[in-house]
Amino acid sequence: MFDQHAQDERRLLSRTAFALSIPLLQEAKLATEHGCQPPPVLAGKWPLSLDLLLEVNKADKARQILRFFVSVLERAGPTHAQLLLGTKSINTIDPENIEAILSTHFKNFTLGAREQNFRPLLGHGIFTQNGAEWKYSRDLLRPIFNHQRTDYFTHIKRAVDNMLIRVREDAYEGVVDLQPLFFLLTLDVTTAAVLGKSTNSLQDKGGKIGLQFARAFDKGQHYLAIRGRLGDFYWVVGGKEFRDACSFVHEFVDKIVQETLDQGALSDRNEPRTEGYLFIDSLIRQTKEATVIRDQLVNILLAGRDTTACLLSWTFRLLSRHPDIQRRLRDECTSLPSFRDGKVPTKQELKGMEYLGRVIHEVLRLYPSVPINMRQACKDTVLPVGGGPDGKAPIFVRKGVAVSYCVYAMQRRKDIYGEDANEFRPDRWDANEQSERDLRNINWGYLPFNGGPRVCLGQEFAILEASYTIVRLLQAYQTISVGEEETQDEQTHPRHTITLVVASANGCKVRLGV
Ligand code: HEM
Repeated sequence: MFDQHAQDERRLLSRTAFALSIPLLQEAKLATEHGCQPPPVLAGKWPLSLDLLLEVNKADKARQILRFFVSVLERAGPTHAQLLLGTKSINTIDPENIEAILSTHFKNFTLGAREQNFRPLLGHGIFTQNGAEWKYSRDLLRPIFNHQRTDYFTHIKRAVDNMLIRVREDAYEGVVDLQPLFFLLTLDVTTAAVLGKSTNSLQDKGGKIGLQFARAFDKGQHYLAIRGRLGDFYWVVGGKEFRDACSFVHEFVDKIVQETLDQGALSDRNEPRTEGYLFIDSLIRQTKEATVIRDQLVNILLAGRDTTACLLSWTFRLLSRHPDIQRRLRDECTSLPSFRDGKVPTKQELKGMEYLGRVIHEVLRLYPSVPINMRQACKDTVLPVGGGPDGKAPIFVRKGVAVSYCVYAMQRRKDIYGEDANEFRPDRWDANEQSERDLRNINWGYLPFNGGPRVCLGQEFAILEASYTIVRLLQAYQTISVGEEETQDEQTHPRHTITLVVASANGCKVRLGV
């Protein structure tokens, strides 16, 4: 399949198609001033490049969509223009361009079609807003992440205890799929920190309401991802299943909001209700409009749940396939003073675990939870590289053009990370390692948490949650090995599903040894 792609793309990639990028007169001035040259163009053979869209869907069905994107970028160039459904967009994995989009030219870009596309599920929240509205939401959310105000470590510890019980209960002949449990874990932690009331889905084997919520949330996001690939034509995909999923998510959150509002009528809402700062309390102090409160909550639930669950799942997938790395990490976990005293790790201990830090860094390099992202130019602008025959000249981006950046592909570039870029090697992040590649100044070439003004707000929260979970699991089990048979191809190219995040399509089945 991929050889065929290669041949097709070579045919399609024609530098004569530069003509399609000839700037209009007023653009020409800006373009000339900056010495812009057009990037290579990728276009399909069929009208509107519908064949390209079919290829994407075929790769998605084979659960290899990221592999497909990497192959396209390798052949079409790290920055290229793409013609699809009569619309031109830019794809880039050049760190200089990504820095310009997210930071130096931040004001020249918006979220584009994503705003409308995401609205049926996410309403008006941080992931669908720009400008002053976005800034308002970001300021509103920031206090959640101030760990002096929010005691989220307590929520994490409680949920991980519940998860360890579920791991024991769910293991069948020593094998358990950790991935679904990680999704329940992060849902329970985020709901506890944000709503003040955990879904307790890890304990809810019978009731299943947490599970139903998780399924509806997944379904909704799956639709958003498919719609996202269609750019301005996102509205073509929808229907009852999508509407039902969005309604379920909204009703679930509405119920919690209503209960909180009702409790507020009985008590003084100026005082936080339970332990620490609660986002829902702070929201209710600012507005009593249930839809506004719900939208903000759904956005933060989306941010907090799937990203960290995927990080955990890829971590254990990789650790189970790299016993040496696992052994070294377990040694670090079991040498903690708290472990020797029969206690759980402290925040300070987790922060001091150097090898754990390197492992997490490396997992997020190979499997950044948000593997592909997009912005749209709201002004004519110039990106620093990608133009001309050698790809070194600046390129002109006309107002309205969408620019997508694939962090997954960038973080596997051999010219940045070396020939072993596809290998799991945490020591590449060891500052003392003698290596021809010094990754200390990697800057925009490593970007799992995004960068610039819209950098992830939950980075510290996520790392703490992931670190604690990893350490507790490695302390609990002597070995965690591969729990299923797999082909060589599956080992090097694990099947994956993409919603807004990338998860393993086969889950994370491991064999636990005590
Ligand atoms: C491994 C875990 C995580 C990764 C890899 C990650 C990654 C990202 C990325 C790439 C973005 C940028 C999205 C965009 O602008 O299009 C983002 C934004 C954001 N993340 Fe995270 N995230 C993680 C965990 C979390 C957690 C646990 C929370 C909260 C509980 C969180 C809260 C946010 C928020 C609020 C934003 C929006 C920032 C803005 O637009 O101003 N993230 N994250």
